Amino acid sequence: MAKIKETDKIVFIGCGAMGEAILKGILQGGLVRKEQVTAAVPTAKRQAYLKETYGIPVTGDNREAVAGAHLVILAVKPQMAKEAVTGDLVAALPEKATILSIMGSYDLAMLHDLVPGHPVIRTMPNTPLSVGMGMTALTADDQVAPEVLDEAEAIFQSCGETVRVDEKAMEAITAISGCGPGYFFVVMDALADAGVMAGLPRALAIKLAAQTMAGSGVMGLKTGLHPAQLRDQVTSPGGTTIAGIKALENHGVRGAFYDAVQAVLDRSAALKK
Ligand SMILES: NC(=O)c1ccc[n+]([C@@H]2O[C@H](COP(=O)([O-])OP(=O)(O)OC[C@H]3O[C@@H](n4cnc5c(N)ncnc54)[C@H](O)[C@@H]3O)[C@@H](O)[C@H]2O)c1
Ligand code: PRO
Repeated sequence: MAKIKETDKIVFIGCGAMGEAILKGILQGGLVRKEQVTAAVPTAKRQAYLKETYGIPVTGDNREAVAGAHLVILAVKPQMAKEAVTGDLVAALPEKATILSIMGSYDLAMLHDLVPGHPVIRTMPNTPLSVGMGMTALTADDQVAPEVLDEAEAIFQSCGETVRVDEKAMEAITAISGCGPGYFFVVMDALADAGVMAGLPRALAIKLAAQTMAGSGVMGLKTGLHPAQLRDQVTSPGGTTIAGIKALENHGVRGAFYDAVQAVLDRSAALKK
């Protein structure tokens, strides 16, 4: 894993759910010292929380935050980007600062328009970052120095897995791993509800569903087997699992995922207009 120099300063513009998960990962992973990180958030309550919890410098002034920055992480909602990254902020950026965005549906060309003249990295992380099990895709323009891209990847490796991709894959990646936790929590909730219907206490039903999802995911990763082979291992001929799978297929579970991914692609395209 690449190291981040002790003299390098990392700045978060916005530090909500995702920003905090990344912040926690890099501090707990020992990638940076807390003095090297600054977060800029607008509300006094959030500023106090971040300062107390992580001991990092925090400010409500985005321009002040970026002074001396090596890497600026844009972790605001895409709809807030223009409000957070004003012309004044761009003018205050150190000449060599690299911009790293985690904003969904915000491509490299849009980032260049937002922060002209700076190298930009676009990423798509996901919420399991907050428990060290994230999946993050990264893409960068050719102005980004290779060692800075290595550092950016190390940031996300501190809280999960990473993959470097061509930008054209980013919307599909958003639809699979970016939004995927949302789909899986719907599935987890539905399976737990079905358990309650079958007479299980709610807490037990949720635990069974969650651990089964986590275990199945780890099995897929560790064995490297195709999901259909893993499904076959659970599915005794004439047994119970195949009866359950038939019911799911009758309800079009596969088609539902195709539609979900297409809906995200459509929504991403609409948000860019
Ligand atoms: N939540 C996800 O599943 C997920 C996954 C991948 C990428 N993303 C992207 O991550 C980004 C952040 O999402 P989140 O879920 O952490 O949102 P969030 O609302 O939890 O955090 C946004 C943060 O930005 C701050 N903020 C708002 N206006 C600001 C301004 N003008 N200047 C500075 N800070 C400002 C807010 O106070 C908050 O701390 C979004 O762009 C989203 O597309 C989210
Ligand atoms: N969550 C963000 C959204 O819903 C981006 C990917 C995952 O817009």
